[in-house]
Amino acid sequence: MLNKGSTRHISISPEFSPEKDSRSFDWTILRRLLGYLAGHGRALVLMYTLAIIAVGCTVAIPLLLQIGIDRFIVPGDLGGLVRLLALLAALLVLLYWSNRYQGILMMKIGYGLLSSLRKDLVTRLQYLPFRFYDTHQAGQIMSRVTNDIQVLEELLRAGLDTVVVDVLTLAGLIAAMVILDVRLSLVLVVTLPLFCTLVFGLQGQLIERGRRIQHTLSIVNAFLNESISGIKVIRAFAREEENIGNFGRINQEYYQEARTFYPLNALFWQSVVTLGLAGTALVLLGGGILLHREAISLGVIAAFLVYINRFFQPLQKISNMLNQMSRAMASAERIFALMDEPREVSHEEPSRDFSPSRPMRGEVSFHQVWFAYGGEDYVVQDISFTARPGETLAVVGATGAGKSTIMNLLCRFYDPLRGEVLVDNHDLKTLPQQWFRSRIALVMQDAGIFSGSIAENVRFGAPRASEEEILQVFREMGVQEMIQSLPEGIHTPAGERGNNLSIGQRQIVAFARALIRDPTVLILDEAGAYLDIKTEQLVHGALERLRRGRTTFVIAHRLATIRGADRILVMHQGKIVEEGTHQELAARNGRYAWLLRHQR
Ligand SMILES: Nc1ncnc2c1ncn2[C@@H]1O[C@H](COP(=O)(O)OP(=O)(O)OP(=O)(O)O)[C@@H](O)[C@H]1O
Repeated sequence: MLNKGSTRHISISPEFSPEKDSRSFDWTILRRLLGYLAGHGRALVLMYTLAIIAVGCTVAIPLLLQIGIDRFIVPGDLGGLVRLLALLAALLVLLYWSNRYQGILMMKIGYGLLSSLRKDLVTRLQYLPFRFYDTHQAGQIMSRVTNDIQVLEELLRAGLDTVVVDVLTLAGLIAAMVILDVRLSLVLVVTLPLFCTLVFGLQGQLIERGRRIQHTLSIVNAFLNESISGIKVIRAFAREEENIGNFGRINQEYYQEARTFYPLNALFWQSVVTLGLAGTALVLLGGGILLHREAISLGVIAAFLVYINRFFQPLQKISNMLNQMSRAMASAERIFALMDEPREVSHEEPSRDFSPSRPMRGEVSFHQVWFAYGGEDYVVQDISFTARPGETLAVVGATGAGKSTIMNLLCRFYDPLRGEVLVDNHDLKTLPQQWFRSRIALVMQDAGIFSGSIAENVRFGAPRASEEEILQVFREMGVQEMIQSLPEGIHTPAGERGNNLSIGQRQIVAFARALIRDPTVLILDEAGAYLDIKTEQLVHGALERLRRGRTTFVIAHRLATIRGADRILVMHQGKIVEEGTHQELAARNGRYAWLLRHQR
């Protein structure tokens, strides 16, 4: 990006733009999340078939226990007991395998879902307009791709299957208990409403607090991100202590949110466990009384004890999942909010006489262009000029005059608020972005180097370029010796953001990347600012040759570097105040002459 947003890194403060407020539990979010399961149909059917087998086993095993006690143990039929135990063992094996494969399938489906979600999110990030990045912090955006997806992963661990399998298990257990003994089943009449009150009473609070935790965590991340990328400035200005203090405040906020969440969570869990134990005690009490009156068998009581014990397991899992669900809802909502951010508008209907297969001539015109980054605070006003194919146009002016903004509009990083930018007489808005951007190349002051080797960075401009072609570009620039003298030549790793290279070397790589693209329009925004005089002369000599046949825009503060331009546009406070060749402007005693005088 051509703007000077990087200065934001030094102003680290705990003041972060608030994220959009979340809504409570939302079926549309859940439905959208479930939409990601499409394509896993067969695996889902298999998973739920296995789940039904497991539920069948879970419900049948206590029944075998009841039969074993009442029919074989009490009457002393050992042979019958052995046959029953064989059946029990078979059911246990079936239960084990069905649970195991169901779990494997669940993880396969779940991680497939997360992977698609992450991919969609990153895809969307590639196409969001620059205005989005102007108003959102990188750390908070990263938080969506990492933390929020991780919360969804936790939900999967809590059990994607729970919704169906545990609900089925509960239904099976209730049916079995009622069939076995309606009177003992009344224990459920006491415990179930208590349980439901608990779930619905605390859940709302858990949802709200879970959401706040996620939000504060994203703030922690945003802060960390700025602290790491701005570490040099922090050290240079000895702001470590203040930075630590600021982080302390944010961290404390996160801690406070977490502190209120987890006791509530623990209270919820403890209550669930206590209710389970109370249920067991009630079965013992009721069963004991009935047994005393000889109105129930020992086997039925034993089976009931197993059922009531099992009964609270799926209930616990469901409640756990509801807890996870509260945080996951907030995360899914934030993920989808990002996905729903409008894409950078690709293009309006191209005009009829436009054919995508035709080459670009390279004529660029601005016609009464006005632009503001926000509101009506116009940073360029009524800009009009034309660069003819092959012409080199320099844009000069004081800091903040609007030079880079012109380049932003030219690359269509932003659209003008009034007026139009024309390329080969077509409004830029109507040109397919791929067609247009594949024919331009840009070199900025911040070279924009990615981790990977030098060669890989150069190939960013022409993915199919051979090693020889890359070397040839460096040769044409006259810097092949410098590149070859690096530890691994063009295969030297550039490091994250090009940290392994000097700033000048990064710019050389950025030049090579632009030139190998063989662009029709070349944009150099303060591109040689960090080169030493000798290297700058070498690179500029090469550019002089390479500029031929391309429309070139040059922004440079050092006016000596743009003397060879065909025409110079002089900007002042967002307007073009002069236009002409170096000689014409120098003789005019206007703004350019003033700038010249003040650079000497
Ligand atoms: N992304 C942005 N969001 C909001 N305002 C911006 C943004 N980028 C630039 N500006 C503002 O627009 C105005 C023009 O900035 P621009 O970067 O075009 O100036 P410039 O002439 O290129 O300056 P320099 O010589 O310092 O690079 C400045 O006042 C600047 O603060």
